Amino acid sequence: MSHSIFDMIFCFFSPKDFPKLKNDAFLRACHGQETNHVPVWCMRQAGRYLPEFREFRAGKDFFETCRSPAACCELTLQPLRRFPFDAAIIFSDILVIPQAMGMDVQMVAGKGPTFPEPLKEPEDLLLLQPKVDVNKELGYVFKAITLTRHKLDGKVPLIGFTGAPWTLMAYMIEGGGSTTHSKAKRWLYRHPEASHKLLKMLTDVIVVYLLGQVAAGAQALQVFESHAGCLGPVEFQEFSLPYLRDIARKVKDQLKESGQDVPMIVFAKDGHYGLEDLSQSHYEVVGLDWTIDPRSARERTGGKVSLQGNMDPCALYAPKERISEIVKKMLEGFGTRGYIANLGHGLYPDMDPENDSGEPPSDIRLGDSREGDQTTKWFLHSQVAFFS
Ligand SMILES: Cc1c2[nH]c(c1CCC(=O)O)Cc1[nH]c(c(CCC(=O)O)c1C)Cc1[nH]c(c(CCC(=O)O)c1C)Cc1[nH]c(c(C)c1CCC(=O)O)C2
Repeated sequence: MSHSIFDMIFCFFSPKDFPKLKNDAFLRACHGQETNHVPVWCMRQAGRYLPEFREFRAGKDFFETCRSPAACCELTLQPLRRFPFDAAIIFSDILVIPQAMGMDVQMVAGKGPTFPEPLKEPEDLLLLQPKVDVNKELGYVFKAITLTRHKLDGKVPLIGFTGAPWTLMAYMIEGGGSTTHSKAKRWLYRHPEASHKLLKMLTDVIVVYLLGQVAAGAQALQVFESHAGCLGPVEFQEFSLPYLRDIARKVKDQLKESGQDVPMIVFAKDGHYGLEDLSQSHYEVVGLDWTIDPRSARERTGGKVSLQGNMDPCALYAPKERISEIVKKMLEGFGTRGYIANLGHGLYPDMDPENDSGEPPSDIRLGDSREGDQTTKWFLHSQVAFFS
């Protein structure tokens, strides 16, 4: 047979004639426009804290799952069947890019992502694909996005994403997770030229990859600089920020030519020293981790961007009343305009979604005297209290 079942599905679910969007609160908040409720989604909302996720993933290889558009679609939709999130994020992984560049990456149970042959010295850059055919290597992600956008039926917008160059570089050199990132940082200090070469190679692939995601149906894009925190301000200025800026500018320039407007979110975890710069780096939204106070984040970004975040995921272990207080404070600090409620990083696998304590109110409107309360309750009951 010359066509796979997914080619056939893709013929049927082509990236056009998408269902009309019914809930645009997330997209409006990205653009700083007024909304009738504070939109919310959670990083890692499709993940192991959901029993249905664990059941679906059982016995399947992680990256095989990523390569199956039907599986990615199912996993993306799972959290939305439980909670009224205002956005979906495509199930995939940031490490599909190093794979597309020719590296072997495996997900090892109990250990996380593992590169059997990480980059060791600058000569190893020659082992990477110099010209990546993104459509060929990552077409499965585009198919997953198109299928999921159709299956979402316009319920909420679909977010596409990528790892940022420095974060991907760090994985490619460390060969997996690390607390110090000392092997990757050694490159920055000892091999700055090779580091820039690698960061540029990654940037080129990322730009094409993000544009492909939009062409396939992604309605917003998040760039994860998850390892910003191990850089100091000087290294961030040199090895992270220029590439983050380049990505946003190049993607936006291309999209403008085709008359498209897709909001972009930059999330540089623990990169508070770069907040002012991040707010002027062509992204509509800056995502924040919990180590930043909402009010000072607003002041430092000067109303130039929308903000997303930033509850400590561990706050979900607190008793319900405490969570309610935390959420309320967070909303007061950020204000309700140009704000997307989220955690400051992903949900952890041991967070319990079963601990449900009631139905969320169906219609939350802001603007009256109880707005803080109502929104708190909504966030609390619909997403947060489940885990307390
Ligand atoms: C650093 C990073 C990775 N992957 C990603 C990042 C950036 C975000 C962040 O900072 O966390 C991005 C990512 N990975 C996944 C998503 C899915 C979408 C969502 O947020 O719902 C997203 C946005 C699925 C996943 N990616 C992964 C899982 C869990 C593994 C599984 O399902 O078996 C999920 C749901 C695996 C993964 N992939 C990665 C790690 C560190 C792990 C965890 C390994 C472990 O704890 O065993 C690399």
